[in-house]
Amino acid sequence: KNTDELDAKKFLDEYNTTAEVVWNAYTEASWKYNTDINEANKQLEKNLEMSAHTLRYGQKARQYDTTDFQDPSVKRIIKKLSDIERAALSPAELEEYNTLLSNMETKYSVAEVCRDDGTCHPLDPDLQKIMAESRDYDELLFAWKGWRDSAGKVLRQDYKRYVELANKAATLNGMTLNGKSFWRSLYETPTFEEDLESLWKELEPALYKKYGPEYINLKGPIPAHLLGNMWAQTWSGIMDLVMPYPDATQVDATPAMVAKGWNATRMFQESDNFFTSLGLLPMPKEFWDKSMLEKPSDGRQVVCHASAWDFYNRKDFRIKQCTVVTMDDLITVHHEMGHVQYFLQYKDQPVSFRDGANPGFHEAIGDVLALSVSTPKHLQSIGLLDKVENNHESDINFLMSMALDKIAFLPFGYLMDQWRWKVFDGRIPSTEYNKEWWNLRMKYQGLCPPVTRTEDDFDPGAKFHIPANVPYVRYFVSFVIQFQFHKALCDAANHVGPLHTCDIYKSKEAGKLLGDVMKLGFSKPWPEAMTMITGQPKMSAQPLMQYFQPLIQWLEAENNKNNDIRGWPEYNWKPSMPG
Ligand SMILES: CC(=O)N[C@@H](CC(=O)O)C(=O)NC[C@H](CC1(C(=O)N[C@@H](Cc2ccc(O)cc2)C(=O)O)CCCC1)C(=O)O
Ligand SMILES: [Zn+2]
Repeated sequence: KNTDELDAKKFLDEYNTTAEVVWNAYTEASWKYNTDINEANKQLEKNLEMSAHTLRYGQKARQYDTTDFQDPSVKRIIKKLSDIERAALSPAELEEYNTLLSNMETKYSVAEVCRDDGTCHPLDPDLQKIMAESRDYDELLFAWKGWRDSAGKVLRQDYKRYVELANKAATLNGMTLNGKSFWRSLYETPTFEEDLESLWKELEPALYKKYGPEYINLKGPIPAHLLGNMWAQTWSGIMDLVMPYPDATQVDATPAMVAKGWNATRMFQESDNFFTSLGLLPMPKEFWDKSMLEKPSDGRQVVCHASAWDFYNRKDFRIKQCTVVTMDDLITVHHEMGHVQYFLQYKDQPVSFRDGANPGFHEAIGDVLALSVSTPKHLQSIGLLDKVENNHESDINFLMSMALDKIAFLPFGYLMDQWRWKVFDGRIPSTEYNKEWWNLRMKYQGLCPPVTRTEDDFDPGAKFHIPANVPYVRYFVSFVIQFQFHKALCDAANHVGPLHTCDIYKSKEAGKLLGDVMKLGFSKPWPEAMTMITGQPKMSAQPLMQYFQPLIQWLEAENNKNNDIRGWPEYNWKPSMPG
């Protein structure tokens, strides 16, 4: 083994320079395909070039014994390079692997649901709009079942083959995909599970009122198509059904956004303004010139699933988003802008360190700012809410709308990779993909399918991250740590009062805390980054609990008043099936 540290540094300089070129070429090709889906733009060879580069430098990295090296960064990069992931496959298998992934993402992105009269609906914006706005049980079922027939079912065989190849690459790497669950390390908060359930208990009577006993069993699971979202991953779409105090302050800024003629660019400028108000970096001209902020109207097929792109040349950063003018999308705008802010802050790090301290950090940045933007006070200050009251009822309404996104998401954020880890390590054979999916959906979210599911279906495939092979537990982590960051930044901003009323707008102190951590990228272990922001190294759900405390108290009082059962003991109950 080579123990020459100077030689290793030279090797890493060469790696870094070549990686910037190869990754930039791959990213440009991938962008071209994602913003204009057609055979000519597939350019899978750029993918192969990147894998070949990873393989060549990964094998060289493995020749070093870094035990006695002095520079911790050299050790850290050599270690990271040595895991060569999919590049361990044979050229033929690698070709098949990349083709499978490309085909799955394409099938998902072009899928549509057609009515008897021949009109067809894509997921974005049509089916998402139906799922969020319709209150017609059968119309919701049309969109829900139609999407799983058009986007999930058709991916089952591809996914089965993909799993075989992914497993082969993992064993070649001498790795086993660890099923170590993250939930337990966070789950030590005493009242956490009860509070999830008391949120659910609040929802079910409202759904019962709306959809009636034929479809809602107060002691049983909720049909999965009634929660205001195609995957029931966030539930703010049905806020109108569960609003605790309808006469108090409204929380939805969408009507004002539409009335004031906001468009996608305006939404991104608003977000850019918030970031710079904290002393963080503005979007470069390149961003405004080259991003795709709206779904093209020239007939091009695009991957509408929002995403933020680093072109690894320290200059070019873009967002691709089929933005619609809604409050929900204003939040997504901040989420994506959080990724680009991270790209900008660490752009002068070596390529191996141009990543989040951990993937959850990358997902949390934008959402932290969105916690301030979402406050009725901030929305009023940017002209998106007129009447804002500071009273208990308005607080509860606001916290309910936030909980429908942030609390309801946690079990979904957790179960996604529970399913995937079990598929990868063989605990879920392909003959049980769908059965196990619904077991987890029932166990963690208290959901049941509105129509019978079989192993001809492949419902996990109807969720972008499965065919796109994007890990998911990062979002679960983000939804917890973003409240730790919010609490720390609010303290830095000298906020006084309950955590949920905090708005860090214009606080340079808050911005510095965040900016200093983002500059580190992946160069330090994430507990160090966590300590820089919160003063301690651990992840904790305590700030999340503190944020929602007033709602938790209100829900518990409500449930006791209605002496409701927590949970869904009648888990075998099924809604009546149409037809
Ligand atoms: C080149 C590339 O791929 N770049 C990465 C970023 C990077 O790795 O640097 C990237 O852009 N990934 C796309 C992905 C998009 C979104 C997403 O998929 N969100 C999850 C979970 C969730 C749900 C609610 C919520 O409020 C926040 C998150 C879902 O919708 O299920 C869709 C809208 C929001 C974020 C993203 O931005 O994370
Ligand atoms: Zn993200």
